[in-house]
Amino acid sequence: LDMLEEENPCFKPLPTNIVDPTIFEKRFLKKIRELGEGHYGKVELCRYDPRGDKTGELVAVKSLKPDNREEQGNNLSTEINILKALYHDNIVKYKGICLDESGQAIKLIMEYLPLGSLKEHLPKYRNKTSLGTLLSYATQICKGMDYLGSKNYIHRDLAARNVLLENERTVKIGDFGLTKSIKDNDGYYIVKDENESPVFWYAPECLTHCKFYRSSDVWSFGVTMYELITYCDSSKSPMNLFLSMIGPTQGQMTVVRLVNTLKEGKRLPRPETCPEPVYELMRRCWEQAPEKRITFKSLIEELTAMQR
Ligand SMILES: C=Cc1cc(F)c(CN2CC[C@](CC#N)(n3cc(C(N)=O)c(NC(=O)OC)n3)[C@H](F)C2)cc1O
Repeated sequence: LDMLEEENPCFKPLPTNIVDPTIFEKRFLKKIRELGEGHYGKVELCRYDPRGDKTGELVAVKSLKPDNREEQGNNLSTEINILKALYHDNIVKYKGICLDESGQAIKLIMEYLPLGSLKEHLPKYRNKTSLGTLLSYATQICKGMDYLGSKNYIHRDLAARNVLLENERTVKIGDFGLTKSIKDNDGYYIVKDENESPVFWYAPECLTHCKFYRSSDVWSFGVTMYELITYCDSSKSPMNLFLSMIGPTQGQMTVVRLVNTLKEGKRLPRPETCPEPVYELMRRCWEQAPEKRITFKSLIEELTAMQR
Protein backbone atom coordinates (compact mmCIF):
# COMPACT_ATOMS: atom_id res chain seq x y z
CA LEU A 1 0.00 0.00 0.00
CA ASP A 2 2.80 2.49 0.89
CA MET A 3 4.36 1.79 -2.55
CA LEU A 4 1.00 2.85 -3.95
CA GLU A 5 0.88 6.01 -1.81
CA GLU A 6 4.40 7.20 -2.67
CA GLU A 7 3.89 6.66 -6.38
CA ASN A 8 0.32 7.86 -6.70
CA PRO A 9 0.16 11.69 -7.35
CA CYS A 10 -3.29 11.81 -5.78
CA PHE A 11 -1.67 11.42 -2.40
CA LYS A 12 0.92 14.19 -2.94
CA PRO A 13 0.18 17.29 -0.80
CA LEU A 14 -0.92 20.32 -2.86
CA PRO A 15 1.93 22.85 -3.19
CA THR A 16 1.25 25.76 -0.82
CA ASN A 17 3.39 28.25 -2.77
CA ILE A 18 0.84 28.54 -5.62
CA VAL A 19 -1.04 31.84 -5.13
CA ASP A 20 -3.92 33.19 -7.18
CA PRO A 21 -2.49 36.38 -8.71
CA THR A 22 -5.99 37.84 -9.15
CA ILE A 23 -6.67 37.93 -5.41
CA PHE A 24 -5.28 41.10 -3.81
CA GLU A 25 -4.97 41.27 -0.01
CA LYS A 26 -6.51 44.43 1.49
CA ARG A 27 -3.66 44.92 3.98
CA PHE A 28 -1.14 45.37 1.10
CA LEU A 29 -3.35 47.70 -1.00
CA LYS A 30 -2.13 51.25 -0.19
CA LYS A 31 -4.19 54.23 -1.42
CA ILE A 32 -2.16 56.98 -3.14
CA ARG A 33 -4.83 59.32 -4.55
CA GLU A 34 -8.29 59.46 -6.08
CA LEU A 35 -8.53 59.15 -9.87
CA GLY A 36 -12.25 59.67 -10.23
CA GLU A 37 -15.63 59.73 -8.61
CA GLY A 38 -18.89 58.25 -9.91
CA HIS A 39 -22.45 58.30 -8.61
CA TYR A 40 -22.01 55.19 -6.51
CA GLY A 41 -18.30 54.89 -5.98
CA LYS A 42 -14.80 55.94 -6.79
CA VAL A 43 -11.63 54.87 -8.57
CA GLU A 44 -8.36 55.28 -6.68
CA LEU A 45 -4.70 54.96 -7.58
CA CYS A 46 -3.20 52.37 -5.21
CA ARG A 47 0.10 50.59 -4.80
CA TYR A 48 -0.09 46.83 -4.13
CA ASP A 49 2.94 46.51 -1.91
CA PRO A 50 3.17 43.08 -0.18
CA ARG A 51 6.89 43.62 0.52
CA GLY A 52 6.15 46.96 2.14
CA ASP A 53 9.10 48.66 0.45
CA LYS A 54 7.22 50.68 -2.21
CA THR A 55 8.46 48.35 -4.95
CA GLY A 56 4.92 47.04 -5.54
CA GLU A 57 2.91 47.78 -8.70
CA LEU A 58 0.53 50.69 -9.19
CA VAL A 59 -3.10 49.68 -9.86
CA ALA A 60 -6.47 51.42 -10.37
CA VAL A 61 -9.06 50.30 -7.82
CA LYS A 62 -12.82 50.78 -8.21
CA SER A 63 -14.92 50.55 -5.05
CA LEU A 64 -18.42 51.45 -3.96
CA LYS A 65 -19.34 54.14 -1.44
CA PRO A 66 -20.55 52.44 1.77
CA ASP A 67 -24.16 53.61 1.51
CA ASN A 68 -24.47 52.27 -2.04
CA ARG A 69 -23.06 48.82 -1.28
CA GLU A 70 -26.19 46.74 -1.10
CA GLU A 71 -28.06 48.34 -4.02
CA GLN A 72 -24.98 48.68 -6.25
CA GLY A 73 -23.12 45.58 -5.02
CA ASN A 74 -24.36 43.35 -7.80
CA ASN A 75 -23.66 46.06 -10.40
CA LEU A 76 -19.99 46.06 -9.39
CA SER A 77 -19.93 42.25 -9.39
CA THR A 78 -21.46 42.30 -12.88
CA GLU A 79 -18.85 44.80 -14.05
CA ILE A 80 -16.11 42.58 -12.59
CA ASN A 81 -17.41 39.49 -14.39
CA ILE A 82 -17.71 41.40 -17.66
CA LEU A 83 -14.21 42.95 -17.53
CA LYS A 84 -12.67 39.63 -16.41
CA ALA A 85 -13.86 38.05 -19.66
CA LEU A 86 -12.68 40.82 -22.03
CA TYR A 87 -9.31 40.46 -23.75
CA HIS A 88 -8.58 43.23 -26.30
CA ASP A 89 -5.72 45.67 -26.97
CA ASN A 90 -8.16 48.58 -26.73
CA ILE A 91 -9.86 47.57 -23.47
CA VAL A 92 -8.32 48.22 -20.04
CA LYS A 93 -6.92 45.05 -18.44
CA TYR A 94 -8.63 43.33 -15.51
CA LYS A 95 -6.08 42.44 -12.79
CA GLY A 96 -8.24 41.02 -10.02
CA ILE A 97 -10.36 41.70 -6.98
CA CYS A 98 -9.83 42.60 -3.34
CA LEU A 99 -12.22 41.17 -0.77
CA ASP A 100 -12.48 42.85 2.59
CA GLU A 101 -12.72 40.73 5.73
CA SER A 102 -16.52 40.94 5.74
CA GLY A 103 -16.51 39.94 2.06
CA GLN A 104 -19.04 42.75 1.56
CA ALA A 105 -16.98 45.52 -0.01
CA ILE A 106 -15.45 43.84 -3.04
CA LYS A 107 -13.08 46.02 -5.08
CA LEU A 108 -12.20 45.82 -8.78
CA ILE A 109 -8.46 45.97 -9.53
CA MET A 110 -7.47 47.19 -13.00
CA GLU A 111 -4.23 48.17 -14.73
CA TYR A 112 -3.24 51.79 -14.13
CA LEU A 113 -2.78 54.01 -17.20
CA PRO A 114 -0.95 57.08 -15.86
CA LEU A 115 -1.62 59.28 -18.91
CA GLY A 116 -5.27 59.33 -17.88
CA SER A 117 -8.32 59.93 -20.06
CA LEU A 118 -8.56 61.78 -23.39
CA LYS A 119 -10.69 64.40 -21.61
CA GLU A 120 -7.72 65.35 -19.43
CA HIS A 121 -4.97 64.73 -22.00
CA LEU A 122 -6.17 66.20 -25.33
CA PRO A 123 -6.52 69.85 -24.21
CA LYS A 124 -2.98 69.77 -22.81
CA TYR A 125 -1.34 68.13 -25.86
CA ARG A 126 -3.44 69.78 -28.59
CA ASN A 127 -0.38 71.04 -30.48
CA LYS A 128 1.31 67.63 -30.35
CA THR A 129 -1.75 65.68 -31.55
CA SER A 130 -2.33 65.59 -35.32
CA LEU A 131 -5.66 64.85 -37.05
CA GLY A 132 -4.13 61.51 -38.08
CA THR A 133 -3.52 60.64 -34.47
CA LEU A 134 -7.10 61.59 -33.55
CA LEU A 135 -8.39 59.33 -36.35
CA SER A 136 -6.15 56.54 -35.03
CA TYR A 137 -7.64 56.99 -31.53
CA ALA A 138 -11.14 56.90 -33.08
CA THR A 139 -10.30 53.70 -34.98
CA GLN A 140 -9.00 52.03 -31.81
CA ILE A 141 -12.15 52.99 -29.87
CA CYS A 142 -14.25 51.41 -32.65
CA LYS A 143 -12.14 48.22 -32.49
CA GLY A 144 -12.74 47.95 -28.73
CA MET A 145 -16.46 48.68 -29.19
CA ASP A 146 -16.81 46.20 -32.09
CA TYR A 147 -15.22 43.53 -29.86
CA LEU A 148 -17.54 44.46 -26.95
CA GLY A 149 -20.58 44.21 -29.26
CA SER A 150 -19.36 40.81 -30.53
CA LYS A 151 -19.62 39.65 -26.91
CA ASN A 152 -23.24 40.88 -26.77
CA TYR A 153 -22.46 43.81 -24.50
CA ILE A 154 -23.50 47.45 -24.81
CA HIS A 155 -21.35 50.06 -23.11
CA ARG A 156 -23.95 52.84 -22.50
CA ASP A 157 -21.36 55.38 -21.33
CA LEU A 158 -18.92 55.83 -24.22
CA ALA A 159 -17.36 59.29 -23.92
CA ALA A 160 -13.86 60.81 -24.03
CA ARG A 161 -13.76 60.79 -20.20
CA ASN A 162 -13.90 56.97 -20.30
CA VAL A 163 -11.16 56.49 -22.90
CA LEU A 164 -7.64 56.13 -21.47
CA LEU A 165 -4.23 56.64 -23.09
CA GLU A 166 -1.80 53.72 -22.73
CA ASN A 167 0.81 55.85 -24.56
CA GLU A 168 0.82 58.58 -27.24
CA ARG A 169 -0.25 56.02 -29.87
CA THR A 170 -2.58 53.66 -27.99
CA VAL A 171 -5.98 54.21 -26.33
CA LYS A 172 -8.20 51.85 -24.33
CA ILE A 173 -11.81 51.94 -23.20
CA GLY A 174 -11.29 52.30 -19.46
CA ASP A 175 -14.59 52.07 -17.63
CA PHE A 176 -17.50 49.63 -17.89
CA GLY A 177 -19.68 50.94 -15.05
CA LEU A 178 -22.86 51.01 -17.16
CA THR A 179 -22.11 48.06 -19.47
CA LYS A 180 -24.97 45.57 -19.87
CA SER A 181 -25.47 42.25 -21.61
CA ILE A 182 -28.04 42.14 -24.42
CA LYS A 183 -27.62 38.39 -24.87
CA ASP A 184 -31.18 37.28 -24.14
CA ASN A 185 -33.31 40.42 -24.53
CA ASP A 186 -33.37 40.60 -28.34
CA GLY A 187 -30.75 43.24 -28.96
CA TYR A 188 -31.60 46.03 -26.54
CA TYR A 189 -31.40 46.94 -22.87
CA ILE A 190 -34.11 48.83 -21.01
CA VAL A 191 -32.42 51.88 -19.45
CA LYS A 192 -33.62 52.04 -15.84
CA ASP A 193 -32.03 54.69 -13.60
CA GLU A 194 -32.19 57.92 -15.55
CA ASN A 195 -29.88 59.83 -13.20
CA GLU A 196 -26.86 57.93 -14.49
CA SER A 197 -27.49 58.94 -18.05
CA PRO A 198 -25.16 61.36 -19.77
CA VAL A 199 -28.09 62.70 -21.86
CA PHE A 200 -25.97 64.65 -24.38
CA TRP A 201 -24.22 61.40 -25.40
CA TYR A 202 -27.53 59.46 -25.61
CA ALA A 203 -29.33 58.54 -28.84
CA PRO A 204 -33.01 59.57 -29.29
CA GLU A 205 -34.37 56.03 -28.61
CA CYS A 206 -32.60 56.02 -25.25
CA LEU A 207 -34.14 59.36 -24.29
CA THR A 208 -37.67 58.60 -25.55
CA HIS A 209 -38.15 54.82 -25.15
CA CYS A 210 -35.42 54.06 -22.59
CA LYS A 211 -34.16 51.41 -25.05
CA PHE A 212 -30.43 51.02 -25.64
CA TYR A 213 -29.09 49.13 -28.71
CA ARG A 214 -25.58 48.48 -30.04
CA SER A 215 -26.38 51.29 -32.49
CA SER A 216 -27.04 53.55 -29.48
CA ASP A 217 -23.34 53.05 -28.63
CA VAL A 218 -22.56 54.12 -32.23
CA TRP A 219 -24.43 57.38 -31.59
CA SER A 220 -22.36 57.92 -28.41
CA PHE A 221 -19.21 57.14 -30.43
CA GLY A 222 -20.17 59.95 -32.83
CA VAL A 223 -20.39 62.35 -29.87
CA THR A 224 -17.06 60.99 -28.55
CA MET A 225 -15.50 61.61 -31.97
CA TYR A 226 -16.83 65.17 -31.80
CA GLU A 227 -14.99 65.52 -28.49
CA LEU A 228 -11.78 64.14 -30.04
CA ILE A 229 -11.87 66.53 -33.03
CA THR A 230 -12.41 69.51 -30.70
CA TYR A 231 -9.57 68.22 -28.43
CA CYS A 232 -12.13 67.98 -25.60
CA ASP A 233 -12.31 71.78 -25.47
CA SER A 234 -14.88 72.26 -22.70
CA SER A 235 -16.16 75.54 -24.21
CA LYS A 236 -17.23 73.48 -27.25
CA SER A 237 -18.35 70.41 -25.25
CA PRO A 238 -21.42 68.53 -26.51
CA MET A 239 -23.30 69.69 -23.40
CA ASN A 240 -22.50 73.38 -23.91
CA LEU A 241 -23.27 73.26 -27.64
CA PHE A 242 -26.58 71.42 -27.16
CA LEU A 243 -27.58 73.81 -24.36
CA SER A 244 -26.88 76.74 -26.70
CA MET A 245 -29.03 75.04 -29.36
CA ILE A 246 -32.00 74.25 -27.07
CA GLY A 247 -31.70 77.38 -24.96
CA PRO A 248 -30.81 77.27 -21.27
CA THR A 249 -33.43 75.08 -19.59
CA GLN A 250 -33.38 73.11 -16.39
CA GLY A 251 -34.53 69.76 -15.05
CA GLN A 252 -36.49 67.34 -17.16
CA MET A 253 -37.37 70.10 -19.66
CA THR A 254 -33.79 69.72 -20.93
CA VAL A 255 -34.40 66.16 -22.14
CA VAL A 256 -37.72 67.18 -23.77
CA ARG A 257 -36.07 70.10 -25.61
CA LEU A 258 -33.10 67.90 -26.61
CA VAL A 259 -35.40 65.17 -28.01
CA ASN A 260 -37.34 67.74 -30.08
CA THR A 261 -34.17 69.38 -31.36
CA LEU A 262 -32.85 65.98 -32.50
CA LYS A 263 -36.22 65.05 -34.02
CA GLU A 264 -36.08 68.27 -36.11
CA GLY A 265 -32.82 66.86 -37.53
CA LYS A 266 -30.56 69.35 -35.72
CA ARG A 267 -27.13 67.97 -34.83
CA LEU A 268 -23.84 69.17 -33.35
CA PRO A 269 -22.30 71.53 -35.96
CA ARG A 270 -19.09 70.73 -37.89
CA PRO A 271 -16.10 71.99 -35.86
CA GLU A 272 -14.03 74.38 -38.04
CA THR A 273 -10.95 72.13 -37.78
CA CYS A 274 -12.98 69.10 -38.86
CA PRO A 275 -12.62 67.94 -42.52
CA GLU A 276 -15.94 67.35 -44.32
CA PRO A 277 -15.47 63.57 -44.75
CA VAL A 278 -14.84 63.17 -40.99
CA TYR A 279 -17.97 65.17 -40.17
CA GLU A 280 -19.93 63.04 -42.66
CA LEU A 281 -18.87 59.97 -40.64
CA MET A 282 -20.14 61.57 -37.43
CA ARG A 283 -23.44 62.36 -39.12
CA ARG A 284 -23.81 58.67 -40.07
CA CYS A 285 -23.49 57.84 -36.37
CA TRP A 286 -26.34 60.30 -35.69
CA GLU A 287 -29.05 58.90 -38.00
CA GLN A 288 -32.40 59.29 -36.17
CA ALA A 289 -33.36 55.66 -36.83
CA PRO A 290 -31.06 53.19 -34.98
CA GLU A 291 -31.09 50.70 -37.87
CA LYS A 292 -29.88 53.36 -40.33
CA ARG A 293 -26.71 54.15 -38.39
CA ILE A 294 -23.27 53.05 -39.57
CA THR A 295 -21.79 50.05 -37.71
CA PHE A 296 -18.51 49.92 -35.77
CA LYS A 297 -17.17 47.50 -38.42
CA SER A 298 -17.83 50.02 -41.21
CA LEU A 299 -16.45 52.86 -39.08
CA ILE A 300 -13.18 50.90 -38.68
CA GLU A 301 -12.95 50.44 -42.48
CA GLU A 302 -13.77 54.08 -43.32
CA LEU A 303 -11.53 55.56 -40.59
CA THR A 304 -8.65 53.28 -41.64
CA ALA A 305 -9.09 54.34 -45.28
CA MET A 306 -8.93 58.01 -44.22
CA GLN A 307 -5.55 57.47 -42.58
CA ARG A 308 -3.91 56.14 -45.73
C1 LIG B 1 -18.10 53.31 -8.96
C2 LIG B 1 -18.32 53.73 -10.19
C3 LIG B 1 -17.44 54.67 -10.88
C4 LIG B 1 -16.49 55.43 -10.21
C5 LIG B 1 -15.71 56.33 -10.95
F1 LIG B 1 -14.78 57.07 -10.33
C6 LIG B 1 -15.86 56.48 -12.33
C7 LIG B 1 -15.04 57.50 -13.09
N1 LIG B 1 -13.63 57.00 -13.26
C8 LIG B 1 -13.55 55.90 -14.24
C9 LIG B 1 -12.11 55.44 -14.41
C10 LIG B 1 -11.18 56.57 -14.82
C11 LIG B 1 -11.51 57.12 -16.22
C12 LIG B 1 -11.57 56.05 -17.22
N2 LIG B 1 -11.61 55.24 -17.97
N3 LIG B 1 -9.78 56.11 -14.82
C13 LIG B 1 -9.34 54.82 -14.87
C14 LIG B 1 -7.93 54.89 -14.89
C15 LIG B 1 -6.97 53.78 -14.97
N4 LIG B 1 -7.41 52.53 -15.09
O1 LIG B 1 -5.75 54.04 -14.93
C16 LIG B 1 -7.61 56.26 -14.85
N5 LIG B 1 -6.32 56.74 -14.84
C17 LIG B 1 -6.02 58.06 -14.63
O2 LIG B 1 -6.87 58.89 -14.44
O3 LIG B 1 -4.68 58.31 -14.64
C18 LIG B 1 -4.28 59.66 -14.39
N6 LIG B 1 -8.75 57.00 -14.81
C19 LIG B 1 -11.35 57.70 -13.81
F2 LIG B 1 -10.90 57.23 -12.60
C20 LIG B 1 -12.80 58.14 -13.67
C21 LIG B 1 -16.78 55.70 -13.00
C22 LIG B 1 -17.55 54.80 -12.28
O4 LIG B 1 -18.44 54.00 -12.93
